[in-house]
Amino acid sequence: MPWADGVMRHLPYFCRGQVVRGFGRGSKQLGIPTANFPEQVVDNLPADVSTGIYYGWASVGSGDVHKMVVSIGWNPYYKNTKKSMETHIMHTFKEDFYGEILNVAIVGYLRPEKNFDSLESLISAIQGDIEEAKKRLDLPEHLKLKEDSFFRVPKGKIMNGH
Ligand SMILES: Cc1cc2nc3c(=O)[nH]c(=O)nc-3n(C[C@H](O)[C@H](O)[C@H](O)COP(=O)(O)O)c2cc1C
Ligand SMILES: Nc1ncnc2c1ncn2[C@@H]1O[C@H](COP(=O)(O)OP(=O)(O)O)[C@@H](O)[C@H]1O
Ligand SMILES: [Mg+2]
Repeated sequence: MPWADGVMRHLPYFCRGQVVRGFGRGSKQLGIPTANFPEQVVDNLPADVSTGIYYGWASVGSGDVHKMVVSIGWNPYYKNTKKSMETHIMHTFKEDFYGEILNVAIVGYLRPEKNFDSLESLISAIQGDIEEAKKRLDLPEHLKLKEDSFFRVPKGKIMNGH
């Protein structure tokens, strides 16, 4: 598969950025909130990291590291005109964290982005991604990245970029 070379060469891929507002659809329409990165972070992705759905680890500020799924692309179901990178963290947070720094380690690829003929089928695809990601992240090769020094962000220190 030609995409596999391009994608795998860059994994794990580490990045951080401030959480910005998206279209507000994640929580409201899908029941699955996604923390969106600014355009600049999306533009800095290596050119041959293809659009699609990935999984990995994420933390907010200097908080705990949790499992995550991330969608990179144009959300064909919503026909976005700008490429976005959105992370759903498998953790229940007490409140929103807009403006905070999200740290992300992408460790594996799940599937390409797809269009769906109903909101229900988009939601069940995302729920399937979440279950698959949870399983794969329990593999020892992935678990070790949870402890990566990338996530040891000093408390109180604002970090941006790489
Ligand atoms: C794991 C995951 C998989 C996704 N897969 C698709 C997809 O295949 N097609 C699509 O159009 N959008 C997909 N999305 C993106 C959602 O449409 C998007 O998160 C939603 O529109 C929320 O956007 P917002 O942050 O602007 O509110 C996916 C999102 C996640 C978290
Ligand atoms: N588990 C979670 N994963 C991702 N974001 C979360 C989570 N819990 C709360 N949030 C908050 O919800 C926001 C995303 O909700 P969403 O409906 O996708 O709005 P937006 O379109 O502004 O991205 C995030 O920016 C974050 O502040
Ligand atoms: Mg979002």
